[in-house]
Amino acid sequence: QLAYDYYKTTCPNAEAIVRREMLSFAFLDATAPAAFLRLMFHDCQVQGCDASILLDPIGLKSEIKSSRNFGIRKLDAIEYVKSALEAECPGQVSCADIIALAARESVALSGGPHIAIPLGRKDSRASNYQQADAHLPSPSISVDAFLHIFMAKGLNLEESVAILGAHTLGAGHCLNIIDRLYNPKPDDLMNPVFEARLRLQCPTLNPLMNLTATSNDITPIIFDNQYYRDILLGKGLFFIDSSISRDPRTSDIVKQFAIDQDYFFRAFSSAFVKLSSANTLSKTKGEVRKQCSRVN
Ligand code: HEM
Ligand SMILES: [Ca+2]
Ligand SMILES: [Ca+2]
Repeated sequence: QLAYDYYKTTCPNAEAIVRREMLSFAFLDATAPAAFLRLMFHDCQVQGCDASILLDPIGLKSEIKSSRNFGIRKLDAIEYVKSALEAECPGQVSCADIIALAARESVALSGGPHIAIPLGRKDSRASNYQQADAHLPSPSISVDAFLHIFMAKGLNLEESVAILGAHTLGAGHCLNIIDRLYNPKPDDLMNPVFEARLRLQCPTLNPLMNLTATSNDITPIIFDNQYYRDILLGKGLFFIDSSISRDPRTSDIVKQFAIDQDYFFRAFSSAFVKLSSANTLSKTKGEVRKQCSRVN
């Protein structure tokens, strides 16, 4: 039911408007594209790509309150794009499509591939933090469980390794790293210089003492294949990043992506289309919200 020309008659400028707004957000804050890319994953991973992450019902515990959504940013920016689209074509463009388009533009304007995505997602009428707790992965997830998540959405092995290449952008907080540093799994070997630097930044196991963020790869505002070279050198920020560089099922793909950026971009593009189209709501089950934080 999604279509590449979904807004052709109802809102022909929709994609151009999202592109324009994303460009200005990126100019104001170079870390914004990372936030939009992660937002798409965290929306699609819980109830499907339905903007459930944006709902903030008064008095109820919504998805965004889940601890797994720690560090999610720029929700106000999506609301701003929504108001621009409501002014252009009222009641047409769903918040779920805005999230997907914002992520797509973020990749392109950071130097990554230009990805054509089908549109027509509908917005959910509910969100629930327990769903987020249950479905958003922990940074210490096993390679098995990681592959299971993405293969269940129709990604193949190559595409699953490629989608984690989203960690070429952005940063992570100590909260998500301290376990690796102070309660390491026996097979979690890091580059010693990198590990020493992380310990300086995240000095104790107490998460309240560690508010710093560290970049995911050494080029955190550029969408490139540096992430794969970093993880091969033992400089992956999270346990799962390091794990895919060692697991026999994924390590050869990591090595290929590390030397061939075009190959990474192609696999990432098809992975992105699949992830951002997973479990979308049909016309009768969802709606097009007027305001992204509220049901109509
Ligand atoms: C098993 C899969 C994944 C795990 C365990 C994981 C985990 C994490 C964690 C723990 C953070 C840091 C949050 C913080 O401390 O602020 C993070 C950041 C990020 N993740 Fe993932 N992630 C996964 C997959 C993905 C996917 C599929 C995407 C996008 C397609 C993605 C995009 C990002 C981005 C862009 C950031 C940086 C956000 C920012 O700088 O604001 N991740 N991820
Ligand atoms: Ca969702
Ligand atoms: Ca990068």
